[in-house]
Amino acid sequence: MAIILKNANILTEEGNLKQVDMKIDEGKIIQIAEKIDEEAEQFDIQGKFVSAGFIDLHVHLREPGGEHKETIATGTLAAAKGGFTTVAAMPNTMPVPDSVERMENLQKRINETANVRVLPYASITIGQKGKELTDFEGLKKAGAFAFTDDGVGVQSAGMMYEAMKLAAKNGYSIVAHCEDNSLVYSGYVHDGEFAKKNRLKGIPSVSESVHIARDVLLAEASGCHYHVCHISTKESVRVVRDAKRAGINVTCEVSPHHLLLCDEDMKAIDSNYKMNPPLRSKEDRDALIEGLLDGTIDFIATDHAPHTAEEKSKGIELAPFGIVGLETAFPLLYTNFVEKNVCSLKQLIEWLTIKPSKIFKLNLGQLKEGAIADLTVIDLHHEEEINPETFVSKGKNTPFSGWKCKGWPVLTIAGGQIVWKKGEGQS
Ligand SMILES: NC(=O)N[C@@H](CC(=O)O)C(=O)O
Ligand SMILES: [Zn+2]
Ligand SMILES: [Zn+2]
Repeated sequence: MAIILKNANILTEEGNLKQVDMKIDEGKIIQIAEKIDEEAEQFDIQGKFVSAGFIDLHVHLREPGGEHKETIATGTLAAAKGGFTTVAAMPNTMPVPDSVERMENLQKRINETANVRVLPYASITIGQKGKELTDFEGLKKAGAFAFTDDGVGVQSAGMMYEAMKLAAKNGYSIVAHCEDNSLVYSGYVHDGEFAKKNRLKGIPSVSESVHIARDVLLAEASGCHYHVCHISTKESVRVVRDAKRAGINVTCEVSPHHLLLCDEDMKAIDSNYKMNPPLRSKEDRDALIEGLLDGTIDFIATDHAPHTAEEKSKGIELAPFGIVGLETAFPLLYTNFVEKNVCSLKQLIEWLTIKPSKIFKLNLGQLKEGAIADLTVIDLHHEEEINPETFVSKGKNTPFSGWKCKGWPVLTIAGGQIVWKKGEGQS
């Protein structure tokens, strides 16, 4: 049955807002016009903003094996609540999707329980141990979206080169968590002023940038598409910028927390500020913003990494790395970037929709007639504090508790189905 969204404000090419009606049927956007008056279920959304559904190519859904932290069902409900209609799931699960059988099993779970589209990553190496490549072709046929060992860096340059050559041959993407373990020194916060002041063990910036520098050269030599996860340092931004100038097929993402926080913003030595890579210096954060604005950084991904309260209460040194992000990404970025004129609404929407879609050839992320009806309705005016108690994710681990934000999604439609509506279900 068709749905008509009445009085939706959508972005024009020029980045202005214009009011339209939209007709959705059989999972597609059938019509966008000034007025549509037909017999159908109508939702008057009263001038609220409508965007193509957001795409997050970096989330941890934890299933299988980590269901106490998150499941495919809860993680994708959190996605829907945050306005995301497509998420790519990282393979650092137990077991790792490193064989055709495991990938098929994961696909089955996704088909049975996901609330939004889930694109599963397969691992680059067996068990993410960095020793032996997985069956790329078999995994791709079984539905792997791309290949990554996120959670750990591929330590050996030789192993990464083999992975890239295989990926290049078949047109696959290599997505990399960049971290040289020999440069981490058991750190758990950024190796900078904050670490020094508080006598905490620091993770040097070079642990990330050295891997990126290595990998862009390997990407050049192999000719594969190489994508950098959660870029966090100014040196990393410079390396990617230079590599792009040299014509290397490299792209990268940044997470909201690295754009909005730096190490000195840590109000306390609190493990809700602990993630990998860590919150770096203010100069690093500024370089990330500059890199995003000049196109060095291609898009935004949350790195939604839920952990239990119990795990996170172990103190900064022992607690696991990671924070949740799906339910707060848009309100945080809208309030702190768009409202403060750091970027335009159109730019922010592009970083969350069309940019990731184009790079990974998803054919999603655009509001147009004939497109799959993935969309999110957002209240740009209502202000509310971030309250982890209201999260539908099992993970409540966020450093943004208490931040006042506008830009809350109120209705999310994925493939023409309503997957989230404010006030229905939990919170
Ligand atoms: N980002 C994190 O701090 N943690 C991630 C792992 C990762 O993204 O590398 C996790 O799986 O918890
Ligand atoms: Zn990672
Ligand atoms: Zn991650």
